[in-house]
Amino acid sequence: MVRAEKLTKRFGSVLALNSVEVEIPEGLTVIVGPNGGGKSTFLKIAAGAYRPTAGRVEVLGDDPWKNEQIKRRIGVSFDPPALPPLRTGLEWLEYISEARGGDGESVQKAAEMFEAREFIAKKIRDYSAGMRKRLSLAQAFVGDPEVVFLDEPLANLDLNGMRDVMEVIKEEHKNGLNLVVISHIWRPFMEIADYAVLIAAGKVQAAGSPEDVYPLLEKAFPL
Ligand SMILES: Nc1ncnc2c1ncn2[C@@H]1O[C@H](COP(=O)(O)OP(=O)(O)OP(=O)(O)O)[C@@H](O)[C@H]1O
Repeated sequence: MVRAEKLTKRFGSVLALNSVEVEIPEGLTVIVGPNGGGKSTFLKIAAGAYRPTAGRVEVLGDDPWKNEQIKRRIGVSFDPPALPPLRTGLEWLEYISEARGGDGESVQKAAEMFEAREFIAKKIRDYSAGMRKRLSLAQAFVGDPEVVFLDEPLANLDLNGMRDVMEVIKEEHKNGLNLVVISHIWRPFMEIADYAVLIAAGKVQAAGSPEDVYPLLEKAFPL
């Protein structure tokens, strides 16, 4: 579903990804690893938002940077959320939906999934951090994408919010949606994931079934 070959990304002198090789299957994948290891950079390249310095990534069979049709089939929520402050949440979701060929119904459905309907009429600059996270999550699901990338979907949410977002992710996974999730809160995702990837120092350090990767994480992140 996502395949990276010798995927490399430099930011000036920083080598964020160093010849990454990985093949992520269909289903739910959790990506974990220490701060600054390259997880978000990997996700941004896979979502077609960043261009690789070298190597390539394929999502659903083609390069998302070069193929707009592929990019339209990908939903993404960045962390921190990348949202236009002077627009309302509704305007933003409608804009994303239009780009993906979705309709008004899909906007309302996505807003409802993350309990964003009560505030989407307000300008984004007036949102709390949790509201921004909910809108950013709704953005990823608008317009029926075939694969959804979520960077830290539980960040800035209260305990009820975290539980609700976990329920949505479980439900969408059960319905057959492909999801790739980055999370420092990795334990609950390891219980439901089909595949796990550990990225550190710009490399994939381990990839495989959650059972195989779990012991490595227990050692690296004992909390
Ligand atoms: N736009 C950018 N410009 C310059 N350097 C960047 C940029 N984005 C990321 N980096 C650098 O690339 C490296 C990898 O960062 P990245 O955000 O991918 O890590 P991460 O694993 O997602 O970390 P975290 O868990 O802290 O979110 C870091 O050294 C970071 O400073």
